[in-house]
Amino acid sequence: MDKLLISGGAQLQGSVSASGAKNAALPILAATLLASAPVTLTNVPRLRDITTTLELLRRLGADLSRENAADGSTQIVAQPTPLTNFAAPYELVKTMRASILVLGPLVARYGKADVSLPGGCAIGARPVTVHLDGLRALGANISVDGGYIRARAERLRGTRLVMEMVSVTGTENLLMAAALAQGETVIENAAREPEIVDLAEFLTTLGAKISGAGTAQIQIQGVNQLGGGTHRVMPDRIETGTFLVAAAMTGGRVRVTQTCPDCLDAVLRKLRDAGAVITTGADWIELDMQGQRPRAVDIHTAPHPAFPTDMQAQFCALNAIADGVGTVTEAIFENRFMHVPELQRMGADIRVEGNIAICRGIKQLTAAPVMATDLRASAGLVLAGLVAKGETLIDRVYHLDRGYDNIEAKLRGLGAQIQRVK
Ligand SMILES: CC(=O)N[C@H]1[C@@H](OP(=O)(O)OP(=O)(O)OC[C@H]2O[C@@H](n3ccc(=O)[nH]c3=O)[C@H](O)[C@@H]2O)O[C@H](CO)[C@@H](O)[C@@H]1O
Ligand SMILES: C=C(OP(=O)(O)O)C(=O)O
Repeated sequence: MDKLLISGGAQLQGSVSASGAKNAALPILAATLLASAPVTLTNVPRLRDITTTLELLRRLGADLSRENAADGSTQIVAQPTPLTNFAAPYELVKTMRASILVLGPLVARYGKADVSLPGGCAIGARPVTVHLDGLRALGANISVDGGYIRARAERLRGTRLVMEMVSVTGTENLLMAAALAQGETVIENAAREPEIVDLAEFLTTLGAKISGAGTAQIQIQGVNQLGGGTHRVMPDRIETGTFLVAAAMTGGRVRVTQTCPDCLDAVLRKLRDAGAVITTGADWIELDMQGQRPRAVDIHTAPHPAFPTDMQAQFCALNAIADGVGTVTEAIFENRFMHVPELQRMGADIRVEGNIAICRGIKQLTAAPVMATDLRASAGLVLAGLVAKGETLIDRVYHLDRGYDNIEAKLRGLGAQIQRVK
């Protein structure tokens, strides 16, 4: 099993480009199931979750090819082909919850889907009730049996959907389903993440009629058929934020290119509060920490445009070495502090009380063997390793590979001493 070995202490300097966003590429790949003409996706990141999604779509009978592009991303071409299978099996869904995203497209286009219930994961219970309630309201017949969601429908019918809670993949599933429903659907209390806007733009390229994506109310005028087209996946704002925190923690100066400064308002605000000088252009962000130790910041996670839960572990790592006390409140997932005991093994002074982590910054973490438990917890540990005294060995890096495209090479390009070991 791969591990990462990090020798802490280097101040990060230079420029790194953001990869395409995992959380945009996954729903967009699922949405290729809706297309009746060829689709080309560019700027697709090289991630384990992308490989898993391709495997899932191919098992359904989809015809997908993947090519490496010169910029290190991949390009995926989907040729329209009738599906042969409508089941997402447990063995794939358990490795990637986002497999649930095939549910909406399968029901909308083919009228049937058998998708394994994703169940919980390391960060929380993560039910999918709002996905199922929304599809039922669109006319699908849904039952849950033997761990599988069984959905059947004639043509879905548009309706007004009031989502009981703000769910990102829930909104995406319903948006994809409504695109082929008969008549108008209005999704109220929709999630507003930029990845939903990217999905809506992709669906619009295919011929869908959508307005309001990125707001809490999305209107979809269903069409009979969607075509094809080309779409560039948006940049990964969480990967971008992770590199910026790395720069801030090491006192360095890093420019992240090919990214989206407007997607990161809440994160940039906290980095400025931590003492970073931040400048932005149309598609780049530069953070200059001027050799200073960051100041501790208070974080409260909430749906976009507030502070993203997917950046919470990284800010715990920052607060661990910051000047002062920072309070981190995790309000999205009930169990997303798995990085804390690992950071404590590196000497961090963090106390968890319910959903609040109180981080009292210390000047220097000490390297230790640590265990990655989920994707962003792993990122937090990498950041801690970059500033710890000595050599940090991070086990279970496969979590990181789900969502970071070649993180060690990118960090090495900025001067970090990090390598993958077997
Ligand atoms: C592939 C992808 O895009 N994943 C992101 C997506 O996950 P995902 O879409 O799974 O997260 P949701 O937005 O659905 O979850 C938000 C909260 O709502 C709860 N909930 C959700 C649905 C439901 O039916 N019932 C319910 O109680 C969840 O348990 C969680 O506490 O948004 C999360 C929140 O920004 C991010 O951390 C993930 O990186
Ligand atoms: C929690 C995440 O992803 P997923 O929803 O795919 O588990 C994440 O990207 O941090």
